Amino acid sequence: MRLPLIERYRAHLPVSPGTPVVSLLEGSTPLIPLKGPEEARRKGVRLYAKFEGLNPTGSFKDRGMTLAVSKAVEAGARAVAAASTGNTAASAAAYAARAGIRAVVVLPAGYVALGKVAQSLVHGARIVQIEGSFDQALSLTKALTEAYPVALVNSLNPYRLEGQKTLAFEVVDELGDAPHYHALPVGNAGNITAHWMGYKEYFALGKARRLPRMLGFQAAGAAPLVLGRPVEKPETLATAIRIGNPASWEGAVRAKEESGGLIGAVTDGEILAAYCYLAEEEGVFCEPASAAALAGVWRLLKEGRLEPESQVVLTLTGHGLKDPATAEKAAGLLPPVPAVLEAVAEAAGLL
Ligand SMILES: Cc1ncc(COP(=O)(O)O)c(/C=C/C(=O)C(=O)O)c1O
Repeated sequence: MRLPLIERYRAHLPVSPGTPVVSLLEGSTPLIPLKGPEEARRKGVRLYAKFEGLNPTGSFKDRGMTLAVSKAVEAGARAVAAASTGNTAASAAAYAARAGIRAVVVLPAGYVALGKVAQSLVHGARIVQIEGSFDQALSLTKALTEAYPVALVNSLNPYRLEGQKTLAFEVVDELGDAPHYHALPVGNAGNITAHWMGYKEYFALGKARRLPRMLGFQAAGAAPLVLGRPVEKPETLATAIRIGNPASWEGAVRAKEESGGLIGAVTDGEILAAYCYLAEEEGVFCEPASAAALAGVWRLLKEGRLEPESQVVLTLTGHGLKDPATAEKAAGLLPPVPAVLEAVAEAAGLL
């Protein structure tokens, strides 16, 4: 029987018996062993995809949102608000609907994948599109929640990180220890901060015998943590991580430094190559930003920078259906053919 995430990890979360549990049965996502590209197989490096696209709203955000919305309801909130590149909005909209409260989401107009907008719309969120960036949307939403009785549910809300740390618990519970490396995409940097929190907590409890090296990857055109300064105009086709000034900057640096890991930049070309590899060779359809995790690991493998025979977990943060436009551009749809066998056989590549 599938448990709500809060019930599965109640002992490790800031909840009491009086906390309402707003849940869509999130978490407990599959850890899929990958065949891995040749560069991994040759070195005995074992890759696993923690596929967060199989959460209720199709991204890892549900882990944080179940806790943030449950705690907001416990505090008497009647509305929640979030700035978002799309997935936080989709998740806030769904969990607010679940809780019977309102959601306001603030989006950078023109830079949110279609599937994510559809989710926020259909769940009845009040969508505010601004003529500006995600970073501007976040500062406006912070101001909104300070001026009006609306709870902020971005990853500045500590309950979001508390919920998202459970991914690390699930990896250790399933593998029996932490992996040698854990790779994930980095945008606002809440997730890498939360992963590291989770691994450190489990290690302190003796549930893991080692800590992983954290490998965070940003898109080359949106890599403030790599440059060491905010990026005024972040640009990448991976719109989920098109963020110039991460709210959890310190958390990301701490995760990198304490774990002996790194935060690197991958190009849009490398992201697309990893995105297509995962779908075509592994059968895993994740959204472009998620593929940055494999793009970065693939680069490290080519450079000989990962230990042979090591275990690497990749957090694939969102489902590919979120962004059908990129799928169509990447794969290319053939034009229609006449409804006759000859034409169909030719188009099917059978002639
Ligand atoms: C698919 C996907 N992959 C990676 C990230 C980066 O995680 P963070 O480094 O914790 O920000 C996001 C983030 C999205 C938002 O920030 C939002 O939805 O507002 C994402 O949707």
